[in-house]
Amino acid sequence: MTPVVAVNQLRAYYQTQQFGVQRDVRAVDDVSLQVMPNEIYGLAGESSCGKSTLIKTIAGAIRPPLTVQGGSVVFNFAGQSLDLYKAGPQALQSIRWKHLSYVMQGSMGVLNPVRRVRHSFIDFAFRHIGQPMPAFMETVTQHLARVKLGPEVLQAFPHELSGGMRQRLAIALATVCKPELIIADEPTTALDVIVQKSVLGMIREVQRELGSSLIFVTHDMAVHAHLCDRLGVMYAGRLIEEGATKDVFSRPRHPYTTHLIASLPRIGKTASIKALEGAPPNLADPPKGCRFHPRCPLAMDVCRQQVPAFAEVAPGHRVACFAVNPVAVE
Ligand SMILES: Nc1ncnc2c1ncn2[C@@H]1O[C@H](COP(=O)(O)OP(=O)(O)OP(=O)(O)O)[C@@H](O)[C@H]1O
Repeated sequence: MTPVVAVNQLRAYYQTQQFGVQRDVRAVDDVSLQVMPNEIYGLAGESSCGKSTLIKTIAGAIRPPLTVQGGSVVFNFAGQSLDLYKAGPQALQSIRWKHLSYVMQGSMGVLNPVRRVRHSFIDFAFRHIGQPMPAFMETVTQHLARVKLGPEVLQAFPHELSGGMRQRLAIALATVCKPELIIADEPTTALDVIVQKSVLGMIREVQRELGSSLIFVTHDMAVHAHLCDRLGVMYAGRLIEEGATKDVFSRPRHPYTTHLIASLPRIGKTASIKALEGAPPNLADPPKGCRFHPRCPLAMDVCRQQVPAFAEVAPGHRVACFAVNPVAVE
């Protein structure tokens, strides 16, 4: 099966100057992954591990000081194959919203604060949907019903709506053109638990109904367990584990993933959660070898010297850890 997006050996660094010295913050460092049609791919990892940078780079939302240093992102939509960095910004413009949409952190970013909501739908979707205005507005109204919003929101200004309504609007905007790929960065983190649950349920329903693929970023492992078909776990700019969500949760192989899962609160759990010692590394000067070794309970000499290959250890389950697989990156 052809993936909807194939990311190959992607490297994206923030190039910053401090006191005249250039520093490269290696936020995405040699990441490869594929997202298949009709699947929800979750991207997990603690704050600052590079999740947002990775999806910005996949969505082509790159602004200085972020620069792509190498690798490729290839989209396969509607019988076409588009190599994002070879094709250039014009090609990206032509697929945005229609084939690829991106829901950023915080819903206000996408809604124009000084214009009524209907203008946002007209600006983003009218030319892609190709219907005359009354029929287009009917399509939008029917789509809003999917995310449990009435047509009156179209006449409102964003500030007149609640956070949960704005978030559902952001999801409606991202899905109204039925794109093959939706990329969402922490779309529910700012919401209270009840609204979060309903928005997550709606994201899943809309995704299943449209048959789109979704890359869903959050540091919240409970959300991943609930929503995602497959899960990629990042640590310090690299993917360190990937597999079907149920396999990763039932048998995590990387000690970092084991820690993330063990940290989840559970009803009836009485043992206290042991914090992981140390802090994530400075990505301007990451440790040699496996980037997790300074915090790893299983660290061996090889972990301090060599980078573990991100290799398949069971069908569809990839891990970068010498305790699981002795192969190093060449
Ligand atoms: N504009 C910037 N300039 C320099 N470094 C940056 C910039 N933006 C992010 N970084 C660094 O890049 C690394 C990855 O950040 P990123 O936001 O991608 O992580 P994240 O996993 O999405 O975290 P969060 O969940 O907190 O958003 C961090 O070390 C961060 O400090």
